[in-house]
Amino acid sequence: MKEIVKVQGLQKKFGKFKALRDVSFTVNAGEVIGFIGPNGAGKSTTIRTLLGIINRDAGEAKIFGKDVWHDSLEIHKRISYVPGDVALWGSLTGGEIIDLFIKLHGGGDKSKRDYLIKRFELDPKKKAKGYSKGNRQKVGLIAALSVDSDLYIFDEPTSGLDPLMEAVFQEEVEKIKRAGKAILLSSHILSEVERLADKVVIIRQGKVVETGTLEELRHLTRSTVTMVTEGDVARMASVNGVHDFKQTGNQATFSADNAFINDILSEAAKLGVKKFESVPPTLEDLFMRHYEV
Ligand SMILES: Nc1ncnc2c1ncn2[C@@H]1O[C@H](COP(=O)(O)OP(=O)(O)OP(=O)(O)O)[C@@H](O)[C@H]1O
Repeated sequence: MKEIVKVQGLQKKFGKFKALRDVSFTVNAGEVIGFIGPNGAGKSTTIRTLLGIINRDAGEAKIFGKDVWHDSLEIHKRISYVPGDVALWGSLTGGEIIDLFIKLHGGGDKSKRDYLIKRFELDPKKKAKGYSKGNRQKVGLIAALSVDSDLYIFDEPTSGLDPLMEAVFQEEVEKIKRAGKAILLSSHILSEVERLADKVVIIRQGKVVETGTLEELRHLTRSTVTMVTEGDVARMASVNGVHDFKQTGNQATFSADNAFINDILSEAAKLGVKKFESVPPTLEDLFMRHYEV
């Protein structure tokens, strides 16, 4: 797969404060990377470094094989970026601003622009100073999606959008992904990341603490099992890999280590299983697990 973004051992200090201590990940063509972490973890600092807005203190950061700081002008011709709070020129209309953004990028597809204005239900004739937060986001998204870029960087792109518009955004991202584009998506809306991302990069205190597909990350975590048996279900409590065991009558609920699922199933079979349900962790569960420790 073609490597579009490569970040290796990125570090950045603001005065004495280390905002980025060790950030490494890659984004390939046709791939959506979900970049998640709590407030202040370093997501926007990483993105601002990639955009060449700030320079790093150490590490490597490349887009299209080029250095993000030295070759930023060249890189920018092929990327679209939408921040979490799109700033607009208040006296221009939304439509004029979209056209300006498209022109600054070197041109875009007018029919795509019109299609997106309809999809996002934006009134392009209104002056930007009259727009709500959600409408300002729409202007940024429409402009970014109207141009043909090879890399799309979204930093909390749907903040302020209602769920219907969030869904429109997700559909449009799926389309650009299918077209082979690379997408870096930083978002607090974990259901959005869960739906779109091929891989997730979890950052905490300036350090990447986990990278992998959702399936890989799920494998590291416990599933929630609910089971009912004919025999005494209490015997499950002492099986390897069973945690947080709770029992009501002959029904038990516990979290199960995936590595021990075989032991758990064979012990359960001895008891005569009447019901067995195993629910894998959601991205939210995985995320909470990283921040509770
Ligand atoms: N220009 C700056 N000067 C000083 N400190 C900064 C600067 N920019 C960011 N920081 C600090 O660096 C840390 C990382 O900030 P960053 O904005 O990258 O976090 P984030 O993960 O994007 O958080 P959020 O989810 O809240 O947007 C924070 O502690 C922030 O206060």
